[in-house]
Amino acid sequence: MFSTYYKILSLLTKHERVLLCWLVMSMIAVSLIDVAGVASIMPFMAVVGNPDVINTNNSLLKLYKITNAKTTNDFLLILGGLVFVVIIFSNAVKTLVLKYQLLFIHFRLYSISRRLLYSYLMQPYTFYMNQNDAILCKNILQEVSLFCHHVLMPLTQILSRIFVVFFIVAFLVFIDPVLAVIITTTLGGSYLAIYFLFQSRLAKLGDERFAANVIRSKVVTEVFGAIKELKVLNRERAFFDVFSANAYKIENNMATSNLISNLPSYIMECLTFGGILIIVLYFLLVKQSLGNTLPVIALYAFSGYRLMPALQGIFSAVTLLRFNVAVVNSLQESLSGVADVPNEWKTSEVIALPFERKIQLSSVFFAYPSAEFPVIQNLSLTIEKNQSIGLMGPTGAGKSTLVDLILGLLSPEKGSFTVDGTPVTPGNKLMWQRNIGFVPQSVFLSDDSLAANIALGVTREDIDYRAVEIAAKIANLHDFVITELPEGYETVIGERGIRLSGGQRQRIGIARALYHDPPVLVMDEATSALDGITEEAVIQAIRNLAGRKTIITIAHRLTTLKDCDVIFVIDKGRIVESGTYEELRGGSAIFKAMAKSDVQGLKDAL
Ligand SMILES: Nc1ncnc2c1ncn2[C@@H]1O[C@H](COP(=O)(O)OP(=O)(O)OP(=O)(O)O)[C@@H](O)[C@H]1O
Repeated sequence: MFSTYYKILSLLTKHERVLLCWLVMSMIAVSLIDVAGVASIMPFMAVVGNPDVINTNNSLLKLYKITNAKTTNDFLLILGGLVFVVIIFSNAVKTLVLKYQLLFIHFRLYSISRRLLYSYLMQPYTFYMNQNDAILCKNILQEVSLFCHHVLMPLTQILSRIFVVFFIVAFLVFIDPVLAVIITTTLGGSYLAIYFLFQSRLAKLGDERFAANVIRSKVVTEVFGAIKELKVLNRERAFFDVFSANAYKIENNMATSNLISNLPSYIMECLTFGGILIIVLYFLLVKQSLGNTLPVIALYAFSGYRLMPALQGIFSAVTLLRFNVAVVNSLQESLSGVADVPNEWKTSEVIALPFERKIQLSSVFFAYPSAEFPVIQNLSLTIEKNQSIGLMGPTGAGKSTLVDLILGLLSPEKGSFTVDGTPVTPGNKLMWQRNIGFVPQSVFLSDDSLAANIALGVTREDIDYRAVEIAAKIANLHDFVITELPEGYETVIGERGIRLSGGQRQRIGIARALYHDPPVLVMDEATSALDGITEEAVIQAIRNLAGRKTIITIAHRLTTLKDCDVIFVIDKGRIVESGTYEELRGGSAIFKAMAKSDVQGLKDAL
């Protein structure tokens, strides 16, 4: 259990731990001021009830003299005013501390979710291969919120209430040590017993909730991602049922944990007041008189009345924490090693790695973390600057993996990857990537303007509209923008905007890759979704870049590679052949086999 508390604190930065300390101290101060506020009304009521008490009570007499009151009524007025000031002060402090508490919790939500997103963004590319996007989103959006409201908030309550309990117990010890021991052990022991009775059940309920939430988040994301297929296949129901079962489990477990955390308050109330009744009845009926025991009973009732809410608060908070241990563990795993988001996180300042001569891969091996055998095996490849190369080969041959290695997204396990003789390492890969424009098989569109999509990741005010237009012209997109989009480059596309065809999406992808005018252009099946005429127009545009940029193209349609200076044929992670289109057409068996299956490509080629 203590390891959980340690983990919670380790999720906070040093500065945040100091803030937490202040918060707990101010919460303790509030409890004390609260008691003072309530207590301050007692002397006032005493004077109202019996004005003679001024003469018999030393403190009141002193106060009477200090205030210079002429009559009892004057004194009452002053006393009432003082009480009112104390109550205003006590409530003002309470409001301030509440504000501080809310700010602390909500800003932790802000800072931890920010740190978590940062930690995910800083992961190497291989991290995302084994992750489900829905779970990462859920962690950032839901689990951090749970952590702040159902872990951090209860922790502050535990810490502050422990002090309240301590003060009440100390007061009881001062008044009557024996009674203090009896009350503390009875109430504290009962809460501890209930806690130990339920703690493993709570942890189990919490783990189940966490697991069910993972499935629920996945289902929601998947159902909308595959909505077209689901509609055609009429399979919505299966997803709906999985969602329902898990949503039910989440709410059921949360309700049960809530019940467990509130249950003792009723049991303890019965115990405490049942105890008082028994004592009163015992003295009244058996001993025939309450006699001297009345003040003790009153004290017992008063202590129970003050102590019980504090203990109940601690109990509820501890159970909430126990229920959310899985959240703490998951966050700790994701955030371990992430101190804080650096203040100076400027990607634009990365200077491009010099690239004047060649890109070289020598005897490279690469295996995916989950795979037994290497996907790339002893592969060597040299690409001269401004050369245009094509990669082809059967499906699963390792072409995309090879491109990911060239992109610096994956690192070779063995062998070397150099640019002008400089090894590309995790330390300088950002510098290398500054040289690259990449067009993937499937282009992501952000729900934003076309210009913002072409200049993806550039803030609106920094978008270079001239560069946007030049890139769009090369990608054969400009005419479409001018003639068909109502607001030209400002037209919103994507989810809530204009829906584009597959070919139009690909052309946006190409324009995006060219926006920064990079010396290297990498295209992974970038034109595969385009019709023959549009593809030819885009290839023509790319052809115009030939000799001015280094172009690496993966294509299944062989005509796409017709203009490449060299085509490398990849099979089972190795380069099995290379040459120009014409050379391979004459001698390569794989090339011929692929050309046969590519009827259209073959027709175009002949
Ligand atoms: N994240 C991954 N984890 C494990 N194995 C992977 C992963 N990605 C790809 N592979 C495997 O690596 C091999 C090469 O895949 P790759 O995508 O590089 O081939 P490809 O030649 O680009 O195929 P295609 O032409 O179908 O796109 C395949 O057997 C594939 O199953």
